[in-house]
Amino acid sequence: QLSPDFYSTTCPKALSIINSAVCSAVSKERRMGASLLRLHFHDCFVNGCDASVLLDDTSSFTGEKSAGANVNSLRGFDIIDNIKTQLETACPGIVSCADIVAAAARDSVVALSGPTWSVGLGRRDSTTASKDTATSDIPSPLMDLSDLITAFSNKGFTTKEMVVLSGAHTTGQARCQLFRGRIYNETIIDSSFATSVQSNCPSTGGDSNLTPLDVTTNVLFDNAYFKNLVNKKGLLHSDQQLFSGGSTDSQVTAYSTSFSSFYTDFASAMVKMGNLSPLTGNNGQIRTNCRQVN
Ligand code: HEM
Ligand SMILES: [Ca+2]
Ligand SMILES: [Ca+2]
Repeated sequence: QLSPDFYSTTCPKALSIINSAVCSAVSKERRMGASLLRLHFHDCFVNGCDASVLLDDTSSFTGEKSAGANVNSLRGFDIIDNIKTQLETACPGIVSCADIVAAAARDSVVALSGPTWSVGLGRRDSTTASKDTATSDIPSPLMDLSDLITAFSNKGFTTKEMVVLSGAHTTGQARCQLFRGRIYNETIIDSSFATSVQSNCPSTGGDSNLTPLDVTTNVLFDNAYFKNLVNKKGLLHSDQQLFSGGSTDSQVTAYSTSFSSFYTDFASAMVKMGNLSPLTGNNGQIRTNCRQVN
């Protein structure tokens, strides 16, 4: 059972230390807000919110950083390390890496002008990680709607929650190799949008070139992502699947005209994500270094 007050006597400054570091990182580079939000998602979807995603490879396991969805893609590890170092000075051995990631995700969304929510605390850190589970449990951008629904339902989320959580793609960037098939071959795409994205994503080469996931307001956490989908300007195949004549069209339309319902629903779904099978009590440990088991 997580509680927002978990550190109020043992490390009262924990949340303010995390928040200051996140604000300073996001003011240096707005994209870092997106990267820290994604880190929490990729942690929680793989064996729960246990900071497994932060572990480097060891002789006994290959970590999640080398899974296809993460390699050359996940960012923000250095920010988490910096926060952990400050917390180990302020209150050694108290604050888990998993809680740092959860609070940093919330603070990132707020720093990008998005909604806020109360972060339950008291998660502990895993002593292992699994590249294979990351490979199987993190959804792929090539998935169709039915597979996206299944991937989220496997973690206890409704279709509606899957749609609202995808709204995280209102910020951040993606690499050319992950949307090339869409911008050259698909039919449910605005043609001028396709042409303009192609200029930085050639049909061969440029695999790592970056394009904003939200073509209109990339560094702002707002509901423009859903407006883009209605206009057939989703960047990833998986994004446009949410508005392609299927059962989720009506919800996308609703969020495209109401940022307040998007904000409210996104915040509740993030609380639910943060509750995915945390380690508590005597399970797991409080890592001293987020990249390594103690
Ligand atoms: C619905 C299924 C999802 C799929 C298929 C998906 C896929 C992707 C892909 C392919 C990228 C670009 C990675 C790269 O180019 O290296 C990306 C970026 C991102 N994703 Fe998702 N994602 C999904 C859901 C989510 C959720 C639920 C969140 C958070 C709540 C999220 C947050 C982000 C953010 C913020 C970025 C940008 C990161 C950055 O710029 O560093 N995504 N996603
Ligand atoms: Ca995890
Ligand atoms: Ca946006």
